[in-house]
Amino acid sequence: MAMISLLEITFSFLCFSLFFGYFLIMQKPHRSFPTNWPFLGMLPGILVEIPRVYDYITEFLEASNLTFLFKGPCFVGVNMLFTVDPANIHHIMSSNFTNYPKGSEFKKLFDVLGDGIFNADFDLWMDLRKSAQSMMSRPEFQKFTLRTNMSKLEKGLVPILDHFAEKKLVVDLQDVFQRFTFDTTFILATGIDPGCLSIEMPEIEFARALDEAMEVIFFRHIKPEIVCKIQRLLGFGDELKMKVAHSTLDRLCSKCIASKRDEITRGVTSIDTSSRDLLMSYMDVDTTKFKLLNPGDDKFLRDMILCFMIAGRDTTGSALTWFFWLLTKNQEVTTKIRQEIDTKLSPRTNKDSDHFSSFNHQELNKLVYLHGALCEALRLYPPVPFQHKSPTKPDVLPSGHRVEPSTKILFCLYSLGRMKSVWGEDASDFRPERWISETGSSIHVPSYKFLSFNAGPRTCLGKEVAMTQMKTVAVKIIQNYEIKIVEGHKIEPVPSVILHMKQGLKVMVTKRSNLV
Ligand code: HEM
Repeated sequence: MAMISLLEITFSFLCFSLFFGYFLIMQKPHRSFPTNWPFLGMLPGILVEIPRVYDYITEFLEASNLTFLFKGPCFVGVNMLFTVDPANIHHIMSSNFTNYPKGSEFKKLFDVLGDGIFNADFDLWMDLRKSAQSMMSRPEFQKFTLRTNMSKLEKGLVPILDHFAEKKLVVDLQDVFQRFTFDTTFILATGIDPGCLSIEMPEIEFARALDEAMEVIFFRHIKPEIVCKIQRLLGFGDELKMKVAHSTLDRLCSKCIASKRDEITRGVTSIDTSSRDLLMSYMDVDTTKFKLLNPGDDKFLRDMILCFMIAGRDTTGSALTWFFWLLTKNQEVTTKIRQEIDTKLSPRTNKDSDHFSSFNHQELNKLVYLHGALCEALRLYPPVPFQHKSPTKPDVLPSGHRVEPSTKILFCLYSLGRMKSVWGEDASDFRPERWISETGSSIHVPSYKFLSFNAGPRTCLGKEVAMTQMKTVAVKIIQNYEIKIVEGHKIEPVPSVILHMKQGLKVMVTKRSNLV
Protein backbone atom coordinates (compact mmCIF):
# COMPACT_ATOMS: atom_id res chain seq x y z
CA MET A 1 0.00 0.00 0.00
CA ALA A 2 2.79 2.35 1.02
CA MET A 3 4.65 1.32 -2.16
CA ILE A 4 1.67 2.26 -4.37
CA SER A 5 1.38 5.65 -2.68
CA LEU A 6 5.06 6.28 -3.22
CA LEU A 7 4.76 5.40 -6.91
CA GLU A 8 1.69 7.60 -7.24
CA ILE A 9 3.47 10.51 -5.62
CA THR A 10 6.55 10.09 -7.83
CA PHE A 11 4.40 9.84 -10.97
CA SER A 12 2.35 12.91 -10.01
CA PHE A 13 5.52 14.84 -9.27
CA LEU A 14 7.00 13.96 -12.69
CA CYS A 15 3.80 14.99 -14.49
CA PHE A 16 3.71 18.20 -12.52
CA SER A 17 7.35 19.01 -13.38
CA LEU A 18 6.85 18.22 -17.09
CA PHE A 19 3.71 20.32 -17.17
CA PHE A 20 5.46 23.35 -15.67
CA GLY A 21 8.59 22.76 -17.74
CA TYR A 22 6.42 22.94 -20.85
CA PHE A 23 4.85 26.20 -19.74
CA LEU A 24 8.23 27.61 -18.78
CA ILE A 25 9.49 27.05 -22.33
CA MET A 26 6.30 27.80 -24.26
CA GLN A 27 4.80 30.61 -22.28
CA LYS A 28 7.66 32.99 -21.61
CA PRO A 29 6.99 35.81 -24.05
CA HIS A 30 9.83 38.05 -22.87
CA ARG A 31 12.76 37.10 -20.71
CA SER A 32 12.05 40.03 -18.33
CA PHE A 33 8.40 39.12 -17.70
CA PRO A 34 7.41 36.59 -15.03
CA THR A 35 5.80 33.40 -16.34
CA ASN A 36 2.07 33.12 -15.69
CA TRP A 37 1.62 29.55 -14.40
CA PRO A 38 -1.73 27.80 -14.38
CA PHE A 39 -3.32 28.05 -10.88
CA LEU A 40 -0.23 29.62 -9.32
CA GLY A 41 -0.12 32.74 -11.50
CA MET A 42 3.20 34.57 -11.33
CA LEU A 43 3.88 33.74 -7.68
CA PRO A 44 6.54 31.02 -8.32
CA GLY A 45 8.59 33.48 -10.39
CA ILE A 46 8.73 36.09 -7.66
CA LEU A 47 9.42 33.51 -4.95
CA VAL A 48 12.38 32.12 -6.91
CA GLU A 49 13.67 35.64 -7.46
CA ILE A 50 13.30 36.79 -3.84
CA PRO A 51 17.08 37.18 -3.32
CA ARG A 52 17.15 39.74 -6.16
CA VAL A 53 13.53 40.82 -5.99
CA TYR A 54 14.23 44.56 -6.43
CA ASP A 55 16.19 44.08 -9.66
CA TYR A 56 13.71 41.50 -10.90
CA ILE A 57 10.81 43.96 -10.51
CA THR A 58 12.91 46.72 -12.09
CA GLU A 59 13.51 44.52 -15.16
CA PHE A 60 9.86 43.77 -15.80
CA LEU A 61 8.78 47.36 -15.14
CA GLU A 62 11.40 48.72 -17.57
CA ALA A 63 10.23 46.21 -20.19
CA SER A 64 6.54 46.96 -19.68
CA ASN A 65 6.38 50.73 -20.08
CA LEU A 66 6.35 51.43 -16.32
CA THR A 67 3.21 49.50 -15.30
CA PHE A 68 2.79 45.74 -15.01
CA LEU A 69 -0.14 43.58 -13.86
CA PHE A 70 1.22 40.79 -11.71
CA LYS A 71 -1.20 37.85 -11.56
CA GLY A 72 -1.42 36.09 -8.22
CA PRO A 73 -2.56 32.48 -7.68
CA CYS A 74 -6.13 32.02 -8.99
CA PHE A 75 -7.37 30.46 -5.73
CA VAL A 76 -6.58 33.63 -3.72
CA GLY A 77 -7.58 36.08 -6.42
CA VAL A 78 -4.85 38.62 -5.64
CA ASN A 79 -3.56 40.67 -8.55
CA MET A 80 -0.96 43.33 -8.00
CA LEU A 81 -0.50 46.29 -10.28
CA PHE A 82 3.17 47.34 -10.12
CA THR A 83 3.63 50.88 -11.32
CA VAL A 84 6.41 53.47 -11.44
CA ASP A 85 4.66 55.73 -13.90
CA PRO A 86 4.97 59.29 -12.47
CA ALA A 87 1.53 60.17 -13.91
CA ASN A 88 -0.07 57.27 -11.99
CA ILE A 89 1.83 58.20 -8.83
CA HIS A 90 0.68 61.82 -9.05
CA HIS A 91 -2.91 60.72 -9.67
CA ILE A 92 -2.98 58.32 -6.70
CA MET A 93 -0.96 60.33 -4.18
CA SER A 94 -2.24 63.83 -4.96
CA SER A 95 -5.00 64.57 -7.46
CA ASN A 96 -7.22 61.63 -6.49
CA PHE A 97 -5.90 61.27 -2.92
CA THR A 98 -9.28 60.72 -1.22
CA ASN A 99 -9.96 57.62 -3.32
CA TYR A 100 -6.72 56.00 -2.11
CA PRO A 101 -6.70 55.78 1.69
CA LYS A 102 -4.35 53.38 3.43
CA GLY A 103 -7.43 51.20 4.03
CA SER A 104 -8.09 48.09 6.06
CA GLU A 105 -5.74 45.98 3.92
CA PHE A 106 -2.76 48.17 4.83
CA LYS A 107 -3.76 48.16 8.48
CA LYS A 108 -3.90 44.37 8.45
CA LEU A 109 -0.38 44.12 7.04
CA PHE A 110 1.02 46.73 9.45
CA ASP A 111 -1.13 45.70 12.44
CA VAL A 112 1.85 46.01 14.80
CA LEU A 113 1.69 49.82 14.35
CA GLY A 114 -1.87 49.91 15.79
CA ASP A 115 -3.77 53.13 15.08
CA GLY A 116 -0.69 55.32 14.67
CA ILE A 117 -0.28 57.84 11.86
CA PHE A 118 1.04 55.31 9.32
CA ASN A 119 -2.14 53.22 9.55
CA ALA A 120 -4.68 55.99 10.07
CA ASP A 121 -7.03 57.48 7.50
CA PHE A 122 -9.50 60.36 7.20
CA ASP A 123 -10.30 62.39 10.37
CA LEU A 124 -8.04 60.43 12.73
CA TRP A 125 -5.12 60.74 10.29
CA MET A 126 -5.83 64.48 9.96
CA ASP A 127 -5.70 64.98 13.74
CA LEU A 128 -2.53 62.88 14.04
CA ARG A 129 -0.83 64.68 11.18
CA LYS A 130 -1.79 68.21 12.26
CA SER A 131 -0.77 67.59 15.88
CA ALA A 132 2.58 66.06 14.84
CA GLN A 133 3.17 68.90 12.40
CA SER A 134 2.53 71.52 15.07
CA MET A 135 4.83 69.78 17.59
CA MET A 136 7.64 69.20 15.10
CA SER A 137 7.55 72.70 13.64
CA ARG A 138 8.10 74.41 17.00
CA PRO A 139 11.51 76.13 17.05
CA GLU A 140 12.16 74.51 20.47
CA PHE A 141 11.62 71.04 19.00
CA GLN A 142 13.92 71.81 16.09
CA LYS A 143 16.64 72.98 18.49
CA PHE A 144 16.07 69.88 20.62
CA THR A 145 16.53 67.77 17.47
CA LEU A 146 19.77 69.51 16.51
CA ARG A 147 21.12 69.32 20.08
CA THR A 148 20.28 65.61 20.30
CA ASN A 149 22.04 64.93 16.98
CA MET A 150 25.14 66.89 17.91
CA SER A 151 25.43 65.30 21.28
CA LYS A 152 25.12 61.73 19.87
CA LEU A 153 27.58 62.63 17.16
CA GLU A 154 30.26 63.93 19.52
CA LYS A 155 29.68 61.56 22.44
CA GLY A 156 28.60 58.44 20.55
CA LEU A 157 29.59 58.26 16.89
CA VAL A 158 33.02 59.94 17.04
CA PRO A 159 34.39 57.85 19.97
CA ILE A 160 33.24 54.66 18.22
CA LEU A 161 34.85 55.56 14.89
CA ASP A 162 38.04 56.66 16.72
CA HIS A 163 38.09 53.35 18.58
CA PHE A 164 37.77 51.24 15.43
CA ALA A 165 40.32 53.41 13.60
CA GLU A 166 42.84 53.15 16.44
CA LYS A 167 42.45 49.37 16.85
CA LYS A 168 42.37 48.88 13.05
CA LEU A 169 39.21 46.77 13.39
CA VAL A 170 36.46 46.14 10.87
CA VAL A 171 33.25 48.00 11.72
CA ASP A 172 29.75 47.51 10.34
CA LEU A 173 28.66 51.04 9.44
CA GLN A 174 25.06 49.92 8.91
CA ASP A 175 24.91 48.74 12.51
CA VAL A 176 26.56 51.97 13.71
CA PHE A 177 24.10 54.19 11.80
CA GLN A 178 21.08 52.14 12.90
CA ARG A 179 22.24 52.51 16.49
CA PHE A 180 22.85 56.25 16.02
CA THR A 181 19.39 56.88 14.57
CA PHE A 182 17.77 54.49 17.06
CA ASP A 183 19.15 56.52 19.98
CA THR A 184 18.38 59.94 18.50
CA THR A 185 14.83 58.97 17.48
CA PHE A 186 14.15 57.32 20.85
CA ILE A 187 15.30 60.46 22.64
CA LEU A 188 13.03 62.63 20.48
CA ALA A 189 10.10 60.27 20.91
CA THR A 190 10.40 59.47 24.63
CA GLY A 191 13.16 61.60 26.17
CA ILE A 192 15.04 58.40 27.10
CA ASP A 193 18.53 57.61 25.80
CA PRO A 194 18.63 53.82 25.30
CA GLY A 195 22.43 53.87 24.88
CA CYS A 196 22.38 51.61 21.86
CA LEU A 197 25.36 53.40 20.28
CA SER A 198 28.34 52.41 22.37
CA ILE A 199 31.62 50.58 21.76
CA GLU A 200 30.21 47.41 23.35
CA MET A 201 27.44 47.39 20.69
CA PRO A 202 24.83 46.04 23.11
CA GLU A 203 21.91 43.97 21.82
CA ILE A 204 18.79 46.13 22.10
CA GLU A 205 15.57 44.17 22.45
CA PHE A 206 13.42 46.99 21.07
CA ALA A 207 15.58 47.36 17.94
CA ARG A 208 15.59 43.61 17.26
CA ALA A 209 11.83 43.34 17.66
CA LEU A 210 11.34 46.24 15.22
CA ASP A 211 13.60 44.56 12.63
CA GLU A 212 11.77 41.26 12.88
CA ALA A 213 8.34 42.87 12.63
CA MET A 214 9.38 44.78 9.48
CA GLU A 215 10.73 41.64 7.81
CA VAL A 216 7.50 39.72 8.45
CA ILE A 217 5.46 42.64 7.07
CA PHE A 218 7.39 42.46 3.80
CA PHE A 219 6.57 38.76 3.31
CA ARG A 220 2.91 39.44 4.16
CA HIS A 221 2.82 41.59 0.99
CA ILE A 222 3.59 38.64 -1.27
CA LYS A 223 2.39 35.57 0.63
CA PRO A 224 -1.21 34.46 0.07
CA GLU A 225 -3.28 35.57 3.07
CA ILE A 226 -4.42 32.02 3.70
CA VAL A 227 -0.81 30.98 4.46
CA CYS A 228 -0.48 33.81 7.01
CA LYS A 229 -3.81 32.81 8.56
CA ILE A 230 -2.72 29.18 8.96
CA GLN A 231 0.61 30.27 10.45
CA ARG A 232 -1.22 32.55 12.89
CA LEU A 233 -3.70 29.86 13.82
CA LEU A 234 -1.13 27.15 14.37
CA GLY A 235 1.52 29.50 15.76
CA PHE A 236 4.55 28.86 13.57
CA GLY A 237 6.79 30.55 10.95
CA ASP A 238 6.75 34.29 10.29
CA GLU A 239 3.47 34.87 12.08
CA LEU A 240 4.89 33.41 15.28
CA LYS A 241 7.92 35.69 14.85
CA MET A 242 5.52 38.64 14.53
CA LYS A 243 3.56 37.62 17.64
CA VAL A 244 6.73 37.57 19.71
CA ALA A 245 7.97 40.89 18.27
CA HIS A 246 4.54 42.48 18.84
CA SER A 247 4.41 41.54 22.52
CA THR A 248 8.05 42.64 23.05
CA LEU A 249 7.22 46.07 21.59
CA ASP A 250 4.03 46.32 23.69
CA ARG A 251 5.95 45.52 26.86
CA LEU A 252 8.80 47.96 26.18
CA CYS A 253 6.50 50.84 25.18
CA SER A 254 4.37 50.28 28.30
CA LYS A 255 7.50 50.59 30.40
CA CYS A 256 8.44 53.94 28.79
CA ILE A 257 4.92 55.33 29.19
CA ALA A 258 4.67 54.23 32.82
CA SER A 259 8.03 55.77 33.68
CA LYS A 260 7.11 59.05 31.94
CA ARG A 261 3.78 59.19 33.82
CA ASP A 262 5.65 58.48 37.03
CA GLU A 263 8.19 61.26 36.35
CA ILE A 264 5.35 63.71 35.68
CA THR A 265 3.49 62.77 38.88
CA ARG A 266 6.67 63.10 40.94
CA GLY A 267 7.45 66.41 39.21
CA VAL A 268 10.86 65.10 38.09
CA THR A 269 10.30 65.98 34.43
CA SER A 270 11.31 69.52 33.66
CA ILE A 271 8.61 71.77 32.29
CA ASP A 272 11.32 73.33 30.15
CA THR A 273 9.87 73.27 26.62
CA SER A 274 13.34 73.24 25.04
CA SER A 275 13.73 69.48 25.67
CA ARG A 276 10.15 68.41 25.33
CA ASP A 277 9.96 64.98 23.73
CA LEU A 278 6.99 63.82 21.67
CA LEU A 279 5.65 61.49 24.37
CA MET A 280 5.37 64.40 26.78
CA SER A 281 3.86 66.65 24.14
CA TYR A 282 1.26 63.99 23.31
CA MET A 283 0.44 63.42 26.98
CA ASP A 284 -0.94 66.94 27.17
CA VAL A 285 -2.04 67.42 23.58
CA ASP A 286 -4.93 69.85 23.19
CA THR A 287 -7.92 67.51 22.86
CA THR A 288 -10.32 70.38 22.21
CA LYS A 289 -8.38 71.01 19.00
CA PHE A 290 -7.54 67.39 18.17
CA LYS A 291 -10.76 65.68 19.26
CA LEU A 292 -9.89 62.17 18.10
CA LEU A 293 -6.64 61.91 20.08
CA ASN A 294 -6.74 60.21 23.45
CA PRO A 295 -3.66 61.01 25.54
CA GLY A 296 -5.11 59.22 28.59
CA ASP A 297 -4.97 55.91 26.72
CA ASP A 298 -1.62 54.09 26.86
CA LYS A 299 -2.42 52.30 23.58
CA PHE A 300 -2.63 55.67 21.79
CA LEU A 301 0.77 56.66 23.19
CA ARG A 302 2.28 53.24 22.36
CA ASP A 303 1.15 53.53 18.74
CA MET A 304 2.62 57.03 18.51
CA ILE A 305 6.03 55.89 19.87
CA LEU A 306 6.20 52.95 17.47
CA CYS A 307 5.26 55.00 14.41
CA PHE A 308 7.94 57.57 15.17
CA MET A 309 10.53 54.87 15.79
CA ILE A 310 9.77 53.25 12.44
CA ALA A 311 9.63 56.64 10.74
CA GLY A 312 12.86 58.09 12.02
CA ARG A 313 15.22 55.28 12.88
CA ASP A 314 15.21 52.78 10.09
CA THR A 315 14.79 55.23 7.25
CA THR A 316 17.60 57.65 8.11
CA GLY A 317 19.92 54.79 9.16
CA SER A 318 19.34 53.04 5.83
CA ALA A 319 19.86 56.25 3.82
CA LEU A 320 23.18 56.97 5.55
CA THR A 321 24.42 53.43 4.97
CA TRP A 322 23.75 53.43 1.21
CA PHE A 323 25.13 56.97 0.93
CA PHE A 324 28.48 56.01 2.48
CA TRP A 325 28.68 52.85 0.41
CA LEU A 326 28.16 54.90 -2.76
CA LEU A 327 30.92 57.26 -1.61
CA THR A 328 33.36 54.35 -1.22
CA LYS A 329 32.68 53.50 -4.86
CA ASN A 330 32.86 57.11 -6.09
CA GLN A 331 35.97 58.68 -4.59
CA GLU A 332 35.66 61.77 -6.82
CA VAL A 333 32.32 62.59 -5.16
CA THR A 334 33.92 62.42 -1.70
CA THR A 335 36.67 64.78 -2.89
CA LYS A 336 34.13 67.27 -4.22
CA ILE A 337 32.13 67.18 -0.97
CA ARG A 338 35.35 67.87 0.98
CA GLN A 339 36.14 70.82 -1.27
CA GLU A 340 32.62 72.17 -0.78
CA ILE A 341 32.85 71.90 3.00
CA ASP A 342 36.27 73.63 2.95
CA THR A 343 35.07 76.51 0.80
CA LYS A 344 31.51 77.01 2.00
CA LEU A 345 31.52 76.39 5.75
CA SER A 346 33.02 79.11 7.86
CA PRO A 347 36.46 78.18 9.28
CA ARG A 348 35.02 78.19 12.80
CA THR A 349 32.27 75.80 11.83
CA ASN A 350 34.66 73.77 9.78
CA LYS A 351 37.62 73.39 12.14
CA ASP A 352 36.54 74.06 15.70
CA SER A 353 36.09 70.79 17.57
CA ASP A 354 33.05 72.27 19.27
CA HIS A 355 31.75 73.63 16.01
CA PHE A 356 28.57 71.59 15.88
CA SER A 357 26.92 73.78 18.47
CA SER A 358 27.02 76.49 15.82
CA PHE A 359 25.59 74.39 13.01
CA ASN A 360 22.30 75.64 11.70
CA HIS A 361 20.07 75.09 8.72
CA GLN A 362 21.44 78.16 6.92
CA GLU A 363 24.99 76.82 7.08
CA LEU A 364 23.94 73.37 5.92
CA ASN A 365 21.85 74.78 3.08
CA LYS A 366 25.04 76.12 1.49
CA LEU A 367 26.20 72.56 0.86
CA VAL A 368 24.44 72.13 -2.49
CA TYR A 369 26.69 69.34 -3.76
CA LEU A 370 26.34 67.33 -0.55
CA HIS A 371 22.57 67.81 -0.80
CA GLY A 372 22.66 66.48 -4.38
CA ALA A 373 24.76 63.47 -3.33
CA LEU A 374 22.27 62.60 -0.56
CA CYS A 375 19.29 62.96 -2.90
CA GLU A 376 21.10 60.77 -5.43
CA ALA A 377 21.60 58.06 -2.79
CA LEU A 378 17.92 58.34 -1.78
CA ARG A 379 16.89 58.06 -5.44
CA LEU A 380 18.90 54.87 -6.09
CA TYR A 381 18.39 53.33 -2.66
CA PRO A 382 15.08 54.65 -1.23
CA PRO A 383 14.86 53.54 2.43
CA VAL A 384 11.17 52.68 1.92
CA PRO A 385 11.44 50.59 -1.26
CA PHE A 386 7.72 49.89 -1.75
CA GLN A 387 4.43 51.72 -1.24
CA HIS A 388 1.08 50.02 -1.36
CA LYS A 389 -2.38 51.46 -2.26
CA SER A 390 -5.90 50.33 -3.20
CA PRO A 391 -8.79 52.51 -4.42
CA THR A 392 -12.09 52.67 -2.51
CA LYS A 393 -13.99 53.17 -5.77
CA PRO A 394 -13.05 51.70 -9.18
CA ASP A 395 -10.80 54.03 -11.11
CA VAL A 396 -8.83 54.31 -14.34
CA LEU A 397 -5.21 55.37 -13.99
CA PRO A 398 -3.57 57.83 -16.40
CA SER A 399 -1.70 54.83 -17.90
CA GLY A 400 -5.11 53.41 -18.90
CA HIS A 401 -5.15 50.58 -16.35
CA ARG A 402 -8.47 49.96 -14.62
CA VAL A 403 -8.22 49.37 -10.86
CA GLU A 404 -10.83 47.90 -8.52
CA PRO A 405 -11.02 48.06 -4.71
CA SER A 406 -9.55 44.54 -4.74
CA THR A 407 -6.50 45.63 -6.77
CA LYS A 408 -3.27 46.07 -4.86
CA ILE A 409 -1.25 48.86 -6.41
CA LEU A 410 2.45 48.70 -5.61
CA PHE A 411 4.86 51.56 -6.26
CA CYS A 412 8.35 50.18 -6.38
CA LEU A 413 10.48 53.16 -5.40
CA TYR A 414 13.73 51.28 -5.97
CA SER A 415 12.70 50.67 -9.58
CA LEU A 416 11.37 54.21 -10.07
CA GLY A 417 14.86 55.64 -9.44
CA ARG A 418 16.32 53.35 -12.12
CA MET A 419 13.87 53.91 -14.97
CA LYS A 420 15.63 55.32 -18.03
CA SER A 421 12.37 56.80 -19.32
CA VAL A 422 12.04 58.80 -16.08
CA TRP A 423 15.67 59.70 -15.25
CA GLY A 424 17.45 59.38 -18.60
CA GLU A 425 19.95 56.92 -20.03
CA ASP A 426 22.31 57.38 -17.06
CA ALA A 427 19.52 56.49 -14.56
CA SER A 428 21.63 53.89 -12.78
CA ASP A 429 24.68 56.18 -12.36
CA PHE A 430 25.39 57.96 -9.07
CA ARG A 431 25.67 61.56 -10.26
CA PRO A 432 25.07 64.34 -7.68
CA GLU A 433 25.34 66.91 -10.52
CA ARG A 434 21.87 65.75 -11.60
CA TRP A 435 20.49 67.80 -8.70
CA ILE A 436 22.36 71.05 -9.42
CA SER A 437 21.28 73.76 -11.86
CA GLU A 438 23.62 75.67 -14.17
CA THR A 439 23.55 78.59 -11.73
CA GLY A 440 24.73 76.29 -8.92
CA SER A 441 21.50 76.03 -6.94
CA SER A 442 19.62 72.86 -6.01
CA ILE A 443 17.12 71.58 -8.57
CA HIS A 444 13.66 70.77 -7.24
CA VAL A 445 12.41 67.43 -8.54
CA PRO A 446 8.66 66.79 -8.17
CA SER A 447 7.85 64.17 -5.56
CA TYR A 448 5.91 61.92 -7.98
CA LYS A 449 9.28 61.40 -9.71
CA PHE A 450 11.47 61.48 -6.57
CA LEU A 451 9.16 59.57 -4.23
CA SER A 452 11.61 58.70 -1.45
CA PHE A 453 9.86 61.04 1.02
CA ASN A 454 6.42 60.18 -0.31
CA ALA A 455 4.17 62.62 -2.21
CA GLY A 456 0.97 64.62 -1.77
CA PRO A 457 -0.86 65.22 1.53
CA ARG A 458 0.97 62.29 3.19
CA THR A 459 4.45 63.61 2.44
CA CYS A 460 7.00 62.63 5.10
CA LEU A 461 6.81 64.92 8.12
CA GLY A 462 10.44 64.34 9.04
CA LYS A 463 12.11 65.21 5.74
CA GLU A 464 13.92 68.26 7.11
CA VAL A 465 14.85 66.49 10.36
CA ALA A 466 16.31 63.62 8.32
CA MET A 467 18.18 65.79 5.81
CA THR A 468 19.72 67.86 8.62
CA GLN A 469 20.74 64.75 10.52
CA MET A 470 22.31 63.14 7.46
CA LYS A 471 24.19 66.31 6.54
CA THR A 472 25.69 66.73 10.01
CA VAL A 473 26.81 63.08 10.08
CA ALA A 474 28.18 63.32 6.54
CA VAL A 475 30.18 66.50 7.23
CA LYS A 476 31.71 65.06 10.37
CA ILE A 477 32.72 61.73 8.85
CA ILE A 478 33.86 63.00 5.46
CA GLN A 479 36.01 65.70 7.04
CA ASN A 480 37.64 63.48 9.62
CA TYR A 481 37.79 59.90 8.33
CA GLU A 482 38.72 57.84 5.33
CA ILE A 483 36.39 54.88 4.79
CA LYS A 484 37.34 51.75 2.83
CA ILE A 485 35.06 48.83 2.23
CA VAL A 486 36.43 45.44 3.31
CA GLU A 487 37.68 43.57 0.25
CA GLY A 488 35.27 40.94 -1.04
CA HIS A 489 32.41 42.17 1.17
CA LYS A 490 29.16 41.49 -0.66
CA ILE A 491 26.53 44.22 -0.81
CA GLU A 492 22.93 43.18 -1.44
CA PRO A 493 19.61 44.62 -0.27
CA VAL A 494 17.39 42.53 2.02
CA PRO A 495 13.85 42.04 0.78
CA SER A 496 12.02 43.97 3.50
CA VAL A 497 9.89 47.00 4.19
CA ILE A 498 13.10 48.96 4.80
CA LEU A 499 16.05 48.76 2.42
CA HIS A 500 18.81 47.32 4.61
CA MET A 501 22.03 45.64 3.46
CA LYS A 502 21.94 41.90 3.99
CA GLN A 503 25.48 41.54 5.37
CA GLY A 504 25.76 45.09 6.66
CA LEU A 505 28.41 47.57 5.48
CA LYS A 506 31.77 46.24 6.68
CA VAL A 507 34.48 48.90 6.45
CA MET A 508 37.89 49.95 7.78
CA VAL A 509 38.09 53.48 9.14
CA THR A 510 41.23 55.66 9.20
CA LYS A 511 41.50 59.07 10.85
CA ARG A 512 42.49 61.64 8.23
CA SER A 513 44.85 63.38 10.63
CA ASN A 514 46.82 60.09 10.76
CA LEU A 515 47.13 59.87 6.99
CA VAL A 516 49.68 62.67 6.53
C1 HEM B 1 15.74 59.47 5.08
C2 HEM B 1 14.79 59.50 5.98
C3 HEM B 1 13.33 59.33 5.74
C4 HEM B 1 12.66 58.82 4.65
C5 HEM B 1 13.26 58.30 3.35
C6 HEM B 1 11.24 58.87 4.94
C7 HEM B 1 10.25 58.44 4.08
C8 HEM B 1 8.90 58.44 4.39
C9 HEM B 1 7.87 57.82 3.58
C10 HEM B 1 8.10 57.08 2.27
C11 HEM B 1 6.69 58.03 4.19
C12 HEM B 1 5.31 57.51 3.75
C13 HEM B 1 5.05 56.20 4.44
C14 HEM B 1 3.65 55.69 4.25
O1 HEM B 1 2.72 56.47 4.04
O2 HEM B 1 3.45 54.47 4.34
C15 HEM B 1 6.95 58.78 5.39
C16 HEM B 1 5.98 59.20 6.25
C17 HEM B 1 6.26 59.79 7.46
N1 HEM B 1 7.50 60.14 7.95
FE1 HEM B 1 9.27 59.89 7.03
N2 HEM B 1 11.07 59.40 6.20
C18 HEM B 1 12.31 59.69 6.72
C19 HEM B 1 12.58 60.22 7.97
C20 HEM B 1 11.64 60.61 8.87
C21 HEM B 1 11.92 61.15 10.17
C22 HEM B 1 13.32 61.41 10.72
C23 HEM B 1 10.71 61.36 10.77
C24 HEM B 1 10.39 61.92 12.12
C25 HEM B 1 11.20 62.26 13.06
C26 HEM B 1 9.68 60.98 9.83
C27 HEM B 1 8.32 61.07 10.07
C28 HEM B 1 7.33 60.64 9.21
C29 HEM B 1 5.92 60.63 9.54
C30 HEM B 1 5.29 61.10 10.86
C31 HEM B 1 5.24 60.11 8.44
C32 HEM B 1 3.73 59.88 8.28
C33 HEM B 1 3.12 60.97 7.43
C34 HEM B 1 1.64 60.75 7.16
O3 HEM B 1 1.19 59.60 7.00
O4 HEM B 1 0.92 61.75 7.09
N3 HEM B 1 10.28 60.52 8.69
N4 HEM B 1 8.31 59.02 5.48
